[in-house]
Amino acid sequence: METLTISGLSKTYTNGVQALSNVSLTIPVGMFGLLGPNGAGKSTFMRTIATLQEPDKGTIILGETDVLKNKHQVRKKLGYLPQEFGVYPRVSADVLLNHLAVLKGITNKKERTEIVKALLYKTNLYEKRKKNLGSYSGGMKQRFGIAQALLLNPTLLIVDEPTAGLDPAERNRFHNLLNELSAATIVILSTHIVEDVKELCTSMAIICNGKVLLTGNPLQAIEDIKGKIFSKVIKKSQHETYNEQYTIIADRLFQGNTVIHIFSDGDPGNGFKPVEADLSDVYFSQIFGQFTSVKKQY
Ligand SMILES: Nc1ncnc2c1ncn2[C@@H]1O[C@H](COP(=O)(O)OP(=O)(O)OP(=O)(O)O)[C@@H](O)[C@H]1O
Repeated sequence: METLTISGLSKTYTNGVQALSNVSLTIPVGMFGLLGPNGAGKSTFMRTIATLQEPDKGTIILGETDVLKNKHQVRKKLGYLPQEFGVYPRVSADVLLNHLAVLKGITNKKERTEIVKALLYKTNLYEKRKKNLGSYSGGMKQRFGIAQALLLNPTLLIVDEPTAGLDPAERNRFHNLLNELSAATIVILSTHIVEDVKELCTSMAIICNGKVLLTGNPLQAIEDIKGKIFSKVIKKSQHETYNEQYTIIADRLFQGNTVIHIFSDGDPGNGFKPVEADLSDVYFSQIFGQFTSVKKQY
């Protein structure tokens, strides 16, 4: 099975923003989660792999193929669902998928009819195939987006924040579909939902300011910070004082008070209690480690 190998990928936009800085990752078949805050460089990374924009430096190898030197060849094995996937509202799923199939070079009518039918079944849209896309729910539109991304039976599928705005049932349905596909496909999933990566992905990367901060198996990453996350309930008014003293990696309101999480190699005392670490603790300890130029005293 093919592996995607990215080495030294860098991109600076003309406005001076460095969106990718020497990114190197090895991505095997299965679900790969890409986590990072707004502006981290996730979309730039995904568009570059999808051959839609050029990096300044670096290589992308899919199996044996140099992606940047063989874009046309790679596009035949690639499916991409961008963050904003627009559909023509007055056209049915059946008609638009057929049309997109022609654009992707599936010109034999019999073959095309079969592929389109199979994909509408796979994405659970067959019953509604004659309905205009304008009448589809957000989740149905996203499943249609996946159907078009699968037209060429890709070995590499790239999906950029696909579940934003979906209700829990649709999100589940969408995840099941991705999970099924990932048995034989490299699926790169960019998301803000840390839990999704823990539940779905066998490998992941956290990126921030265009740099890879951490890569590996999500459960292993949690294991690595086991025993190092401590929690305390404080008053809202105390937040600033604690923030000066500790690196707060997460806070949330609980019945009017604030629960803070901090990262510490040893017991910090001062009423902090050890808590079971989660992937969000991994994520925020990486992100905040990045943002604070000088590590605060734990
Ligand atoms: N075409 C462009 N021209 C100039 N700057 C850009 C362009 N596209 C993105 N950027 C900048 O590059 C950085 C990375 O953007 P990118 O969209 O790749 O991040 P992201 O992680 O996908 O963010 P989000 O989660 O908000 O979608 C940001 O600072 C963004 O403003």
